[in-house]
Amino acid sequence: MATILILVGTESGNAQMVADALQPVLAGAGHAVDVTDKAATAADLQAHDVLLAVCATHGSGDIPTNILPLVEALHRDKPDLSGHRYGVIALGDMTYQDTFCGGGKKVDQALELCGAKRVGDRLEIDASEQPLPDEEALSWIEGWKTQV
Ligand SMILES: Cc1cc2nc3c(=O)[nH]c(=O)nc-3n(C[C@H](O)[C@H](O)[C@H](O)COP(=O)(O)O)c2cc1C
Repeated sequence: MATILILVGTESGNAQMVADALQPVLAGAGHAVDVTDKAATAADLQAHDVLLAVCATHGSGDIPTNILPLVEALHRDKPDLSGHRYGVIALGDMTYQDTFCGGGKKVDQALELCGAKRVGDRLEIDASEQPLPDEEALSWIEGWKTQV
């Protein structure tokens, strides 16, 4: 059993909806799961074994403002997360082309910078093709949850 912190980066609620759908699935697999859309601190991250970032993209490939302080702190302070595993679900829209899923990609890079090890491939959900991001995430989590 792992202690999992789901980090939500959202402006308009889709990423929160995905996180809320995944929480009971991971809990049902025996993990202790917290979900936060607040600016988590390095101490919050250290208190969990596994991190799952569920992050939208806004502006032009930008990180949602609610999770920006965490990502800035990871770059600035580089807390040692080498004992941590993580996954990333990036929400975006292919009509933005060059900046597709930029927010989730940036969170992925920041966690890797701190030494955390990603489990599985990043899931990138395209809102122009997939109006129900929670359904795609629920399918992806079936494989991910067996690896953490
Ligand atoms: C103003 C605005 C800018 C956006 N910019 C991007 C972008 O640069 N790249 C991208 O892949 N998606 C972009 N998106 C799409 C969102 O990431 C996508 O709709 C996502 O599902 C929103 O999630 P949220 O409701 O959790 O904020 C943008 C959406 C809006 C409304």
